[in-house]
Formats: sequence, C-alpha cells, structure tokens
Amino acid sequence: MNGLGNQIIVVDMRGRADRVTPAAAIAINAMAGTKFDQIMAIHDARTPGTANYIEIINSDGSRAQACGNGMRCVVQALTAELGVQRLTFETVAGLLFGEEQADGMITVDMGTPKLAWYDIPLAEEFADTRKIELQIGPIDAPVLHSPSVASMGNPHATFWVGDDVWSFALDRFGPMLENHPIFPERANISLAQVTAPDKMILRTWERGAGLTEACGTAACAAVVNGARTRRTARAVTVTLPGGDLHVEWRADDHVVLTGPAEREWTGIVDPATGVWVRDEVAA
Ligand SMILES: N[C@@H](CCC[C@H](N)C(=O)O)C(=O)O
Repeated sequence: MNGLGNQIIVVDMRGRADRVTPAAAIAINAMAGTKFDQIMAIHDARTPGTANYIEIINSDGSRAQACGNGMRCVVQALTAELGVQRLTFETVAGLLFGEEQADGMITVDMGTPKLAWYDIPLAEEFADTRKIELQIGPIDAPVLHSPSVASMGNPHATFWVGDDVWSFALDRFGPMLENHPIFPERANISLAQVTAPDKMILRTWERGAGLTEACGTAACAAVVNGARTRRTARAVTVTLPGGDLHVEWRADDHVVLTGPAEREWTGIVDPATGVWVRDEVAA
C-alpha cells in the first residue's frame, strides 16, 4: 500500500505467534519491486477492546514506535475487510483510533505529543524543546540549526527554513542528523517551510528508512512544533513531496492526521526469511 507515496507493506500475521524479523525486512527491501519504507505487521489483539496489535518495522530492520501513514494504510485495509468504519489498535506507543471518512480519506488519532527532553529522547537536558542547540555546517554560518523537537511516540526534529525548503541536500544532511549523538534513539529529521498560518511544506528524512515521499508522524510533529512556536495555527495542511496531509492538534491535546491510502498489490512472504512469493492479485 502507500500513504501519499510513503511505501508501506501491510503484513497479515493474525493467528501466528512469530514476528517479522529484521533479516526478513531487509531481504524484502532488497528485492526488486518490493522496496518499502515501513512494514506494518498486523497481529492478534493483546488488549480487550482493540482490533489488533500493530508492529512497525523500518526498511533497515529497526522497529519504530509510530507510523502515521502506515496506520492509515492499516485502517483502510481492515475497515474494508471487516466492513466497519472505525477501529482501535494497539502499538508499542499506546492505543490509536482510525476511521474511514465518507469521502474515502483515512483519519488516525495519533494520540498526544510528548515534549519533555527525556521523552523524545534527547541525550542532554533542555528545559525548552521548542528550540534546541543543534546545528550543522560552519559554526558562524550553519546550514541548518535550532530545531524544535517532539515525540509522536517516535522522535522528530523539525528544522525551520525560509522559502528554500527544496534547496537543501536532505539526502546528505539527513543521515548526519538522524545519527547525531543528541538523539540516543536516532531521530526523524524534517525541513519545514511555513507558507501561511494553515499551510506548510515538509520534507523528511526518516529514521531507518531515509528520504520519503511523505511521513505522517513528521507532519504531526511539525504542526505541534509550528503551533507551540507560534509559526502556525493548530490545524494545518501539510504539503509533502507525495501530496497533502491534514493535521489538527486538537484542544484535547490529541493529534489527528487525515489523508489518502492506496492499495497496490498483494503477495505472500515468509516472515522469518523474507523469501517472497509474489502473487499478481490486482488491487
Ligand atoms: N512513515 C512513518 C514514520 C515511520 C517510522 C519512522 N521512520 C521511525 O523510525 O520513527 C509515518 O508516516 O509516520
């Protein structure tokens, strides 16, 4: 599936006790035609009242706590299969609610952001995470500096840029910043250009996956960071390379993400080895 070009493989692990291994994820990603950003593994529910437990695996085999676009794909797949409009899921980061709108758009309530330095987490104490000391480039002429940081279950840094968001070599700076010692669990790195109080353009280098067409949790973190630094309103249309997401940081502190999700093809994979038997089942 894809969520605005964020390539997602939704794996059905219901009724099984095993897990998608890092080796399988890496093997699948290396195959022609199955390159992805995240695997969303659907497991049987662990908690009463939830439909399923969802595990998230990046293309480098690492596990992630949250994935906004991936959750939208899971919601689209399972609401269609079960003939329901809304579902509750459990992830390592907590409970998430998703629903299909009348126009086919998929909305996920991503929960509440965490803004304390130790929750993101950062390696050192910052009293104010709206602007932390971090820069790359020459000391007196940094290329990127002073990001706002937030956790949407997973760690995000939002660097604010002027009208030149497309001019930065994010493929070069992304890996340096993702692995910067200030982020002990690495981080997703975004560049945000605010074009109106309710509009921004966002590019993201994803932890464990690299440059992506769209990152849902990065859009959520950027709107939280935009609103708390008074750069944006709390409801913003975020334009990513793959298209638009709508993000609202509601008064009850929950962040809600809306956008399209699309099914592409279906196949069969061995979750232990990543050996793939690809069906040609039409979407
Ligand atoms: N594509 C995702 C984010 C996936 C997880 C991320 N790479 C991480 O490791 O935190 C999204 O849509 O949110």
